[in-house]
Amino acid sequence: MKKVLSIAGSDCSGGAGIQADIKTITAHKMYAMSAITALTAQNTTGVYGVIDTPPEFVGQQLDCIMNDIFPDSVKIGMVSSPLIIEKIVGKLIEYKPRNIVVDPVMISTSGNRLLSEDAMDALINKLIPLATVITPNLAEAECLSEMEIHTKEDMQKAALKLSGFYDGNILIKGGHLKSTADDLLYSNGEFIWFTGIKIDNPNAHGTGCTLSSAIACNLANGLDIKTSIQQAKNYITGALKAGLDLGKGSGPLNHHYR
Ligand SMILES: Nc1ncnc2c1ncn2[C@@H]1O[C@H](COP(=O)(O)OP(=O)(O)OP(=O)(O)O)[C@@H](O)[C@H]1O
Ligand SMILES: Cc1ncc(CO)c(N)n1
Repeated sequence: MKKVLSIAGSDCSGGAGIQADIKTITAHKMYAMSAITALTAQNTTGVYGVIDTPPEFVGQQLDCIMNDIFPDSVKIGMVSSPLIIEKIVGKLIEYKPRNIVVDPVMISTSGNRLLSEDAMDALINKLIPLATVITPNLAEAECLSEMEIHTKEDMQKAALKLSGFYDGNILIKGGHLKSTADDLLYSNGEFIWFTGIKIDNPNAHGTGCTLSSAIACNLANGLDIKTSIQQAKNYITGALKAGLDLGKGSGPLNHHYR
């Protein structure tokens, strides 16, 4: 059984964060573990409260996991403060897990900030350099590349800018493009598009978390980066198409559609 670790925040409503990751990993028939970086009080309508885990305790969770059941891949989501990021970075350098997927979570689907402004530096200069692949959405890619992104050409320009400070695999997600849901991978100087029809479903809470943990599962299985992303894209498309409709706002996906 492959083992996948999610380092992320808890979403009590079960659609995003740690809960989405555990559902995704379980749907891939793998063993899920979690190091919780923050508790959020949120639901399909918004984020109403956040309590960060003390950085020392994030470290303690990682020691317990790494010294006992060593993960085949790691997905990192919400990491809200510089001290939490530094603690995670220290542990990743100490234990050297392979296959690190960094989803640079900054703002929730409902528009709430999940990363403090002063954590940006640590994210860019300390955590991202350790990643096998980073998976920003359009807003996060805009923030990281310091340019506006409206079109697929803009996505390519932004990927090139990001490659100026990060030489791993860059996946810019196009879920928020107007008419398509095409994701762009920039890998070893090559652009690869993962095209998708935009599914008419207002319930898209946790798509980013789900995609990044599906990629982590596929990497754990030994698949290459392109195949890992393509299979994750197929999974998220199915989970959206399944058309679950829960809650009063942007509802969660059906992780169990397969
Ligand atoms: N309406 C849609 N139809 C098809 N695919 C979609 C749709 N919305 C998102 N996706 C896909 O879901 C994945 C996540 O992309 P998205 O851009 O929504 O990430 P995100 O904004 O980080 O997610 P989150 O809403 O969890 O923060 C991508 O593969 C994207 O193409
Ligand atoms: C805990 C958590 N992580 C990530 C996201 C992004 O969707 C969210 N809404 N909540």
